[in-house]
Amino acid sequence: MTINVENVTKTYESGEVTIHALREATLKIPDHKIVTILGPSGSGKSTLLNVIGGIDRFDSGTLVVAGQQLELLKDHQLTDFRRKYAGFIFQQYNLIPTLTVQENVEVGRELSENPLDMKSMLEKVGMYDKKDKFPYQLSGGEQQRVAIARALIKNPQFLLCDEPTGALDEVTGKKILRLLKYVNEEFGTTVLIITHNHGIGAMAHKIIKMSSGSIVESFDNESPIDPEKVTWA
Ligand SMILES: Nc1ncnc2c1ncn2[C@@H]1O[C@H](COP(=O)(O)OP(=O)(O)OP(=O)(O)O)[C@@H](O)[C@H]1O
Repeated sequence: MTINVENVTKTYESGEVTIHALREATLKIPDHKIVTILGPSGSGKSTLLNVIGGIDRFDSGTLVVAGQQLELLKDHQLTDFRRKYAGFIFQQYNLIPTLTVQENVEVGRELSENPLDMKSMLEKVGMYDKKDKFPYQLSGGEQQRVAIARALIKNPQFLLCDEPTGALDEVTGKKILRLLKYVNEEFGTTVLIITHNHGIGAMAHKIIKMSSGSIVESFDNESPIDPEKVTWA
């Protein structure tokens, strides 16, 4: 089991108010799956992704990811865990504007002890021909491809994607979904996708629904469809 979340709770204190971002969230995600996380704004989706990826700490519960029990790790061990196992993709790409495509991907490569080959990674995401361009010279879809290459070049065990197609039109968004599916099949990477687009659930092996910090539904999809056939919402 790659990811085992048990009764994980996380609160934020905001002035006098306590916000329950995660309430005893419990979830098991097997290896090599594509998982979508759906739920209304504020339901705890990003918080869940951030605790799984070791970006955030949580208050109580148990979280085992890639054989590591995250609540037992010291800060530097959590940083090592994140560098070694997790790749992150965000809606807003987060590329460094003053670096070229290849240099942006190099940032990811330097984080790893066993990085994948730069040229073949750029080829796999279809960006080798544009390796010397800067982010402002690229379309949104191309920038997201670079962000995916940056996350993948360190060969992470799982890819955590927070609204990866949220800023993209349907045609470009589906190309990104196709790439995520390819990554899952080619490298065996577990791919978690937060989305507001319910149609994307149909391409996943597992669909999770969150509400008010809890996981309220979790079910397997026996016949995931091709990303091209996803109904775009
Ligand atoms: N750093 C923070 N400080 C205070 N409250 C926070 C912080 N981060 C998240 N929250 C709160 O925790 C709750 C869960 O937020 P989270 O971002 O996980 O939800 P989400 O489902 O990802 O929402 P969205 O779909 O809008 O991105 C929300 O009420 C949010 O306001």
